[in-house]
Amino acid sequence: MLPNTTHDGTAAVPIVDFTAFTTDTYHKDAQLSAQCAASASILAAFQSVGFVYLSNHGIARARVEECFSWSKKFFDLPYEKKMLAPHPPGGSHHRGYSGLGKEKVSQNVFDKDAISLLRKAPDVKESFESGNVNDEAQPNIWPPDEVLPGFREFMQSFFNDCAILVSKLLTSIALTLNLDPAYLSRAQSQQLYQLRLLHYPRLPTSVLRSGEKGRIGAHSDFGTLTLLFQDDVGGLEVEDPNEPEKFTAVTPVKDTVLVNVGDLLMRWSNDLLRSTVHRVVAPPSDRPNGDARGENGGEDESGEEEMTKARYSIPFFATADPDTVIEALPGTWGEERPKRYESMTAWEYVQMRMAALY
Ligand SMILES: O=C(O)CCC(=O)C(=O)O
Ligand SMILES: [Fe+2]
Repeated sequence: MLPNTTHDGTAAVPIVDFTAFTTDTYHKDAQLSAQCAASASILAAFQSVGFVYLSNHGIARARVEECFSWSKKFFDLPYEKKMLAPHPPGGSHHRGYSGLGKEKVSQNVFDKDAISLLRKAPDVKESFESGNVNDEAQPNIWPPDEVLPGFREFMQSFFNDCAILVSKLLTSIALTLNLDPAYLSRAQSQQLYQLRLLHYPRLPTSVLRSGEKGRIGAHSDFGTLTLLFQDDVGGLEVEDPNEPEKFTAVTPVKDTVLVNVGDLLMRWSNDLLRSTVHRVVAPPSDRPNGDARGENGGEDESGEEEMTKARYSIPFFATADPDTVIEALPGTWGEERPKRYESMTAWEYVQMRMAALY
């Protein structure tokens, strides 16, 4: 059964126009009813596939493009420069740069050693993470200003653009659940969010197609909502919620942001909203005669190793304030739908998840 899959095998992630939340009109009643209609479509998407594309999301195309261009500038820096903002070891302080571990790879030079290193890497990617300037538990780690002047300021302001969009999305969800419109955004008022720049370098297609390694392994997101800006390379796939391990492509749609539900919101909504497993693999082959599975031994007609384009993406992870009590939201439980989880604070939830990881 594939209710979330279209005839061509791509996941049926609906596109919802978010104008009613991003453009004010004088006709308040009309605006509210447009908001309710958009919210109902978003909720339906979150209940089925767990993902939605938003158009007219309020972050100007130029801002998103500028963020991608900063990301490219950052990842183009020599490895030693990127390592001036190193991600701390361990899994509790998610800030700064995490690399592939070898300059050669980040510069896209492939010799036998580099390829064997890629094969050993869990995911073939590098990342830079930043967060709220007021987050004392996870202070930001920036490269020195002279390394990339303007980078820090831009990332901080883009963080705010994303936080504003998250807040509107929370209002939208609260509206359809018949909660006070500020119910969810109040519970995330500290905005302890995370902005991540991701670069999956260009690499031999055989490394990805062998299935041995991916760009990012199958996972679900931890928090409440994730915004995801992606370039046009493709490769993102979501798992069919009704058929484990069946993945379908989520093709990039220009000028939209992809939004998905994370595990914490799934729990908070008593499983009404779905946090869907997703991953990034080799994009569908753009070759007309398609040796997508590497039937030519991963070489093209000229005998050159086939290469997969670099991918850049920008996820933004939102979560609830640490002291928020996560228990089934009003309206998501009742006699016929009992509470599925014990209540705990968002902080306790994170501790529980971390304990399971280590
Ligand atoms: O690169 C992507 O498109 C996906 C990233 C992702 O799923 C994540 O960072 O959690
Ligand atoms: Fe993810």
